[in-house]
Amino acid sequence: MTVRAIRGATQLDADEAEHLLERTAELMTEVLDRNDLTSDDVISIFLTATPDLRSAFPAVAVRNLGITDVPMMCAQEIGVPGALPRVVRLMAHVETDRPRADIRHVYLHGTTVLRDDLAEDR
Ligand SMILES: O=C(O)C(=O)C[C@]1(C(=O)O)C=C[C@@H](O)C=C1
Repeated sequence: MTVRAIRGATQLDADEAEHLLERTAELMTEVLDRNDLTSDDVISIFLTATPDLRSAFPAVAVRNLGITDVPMMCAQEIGVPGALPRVVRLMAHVETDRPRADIRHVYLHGTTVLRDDLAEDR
């Protein structure tokens, strides 16, 4: 097994706690499913929210999925002028046998523009 990093991002329609938790849960689920992972394969998860998102901690959404024994950290993304608003980003470190080229990064709900070289969703 090798440790690999997987990136993901999603955008919200509005800053509401329920919506933030729903979009973050969707993102985490897609990251696991597309990479054939279970929560046992996850080492740690780093989550950020843009400065316009203050309604909830995205880590709560991950714990609500039953991923409770994984260290997480939430932080605020840099408020670069003109950057895409209302974005939750995720970086998970996982154990996997997949080569780096086969790791599937997940950019949902209008965030493919952030890394169109990595993103599959169009
Ligand atoms: O991948 C993203 O979500 C981006 O917005 C791109 C990028 C980058 O330049 O690599 C920029 C800012 C984020 O902190 C993470 C990565």
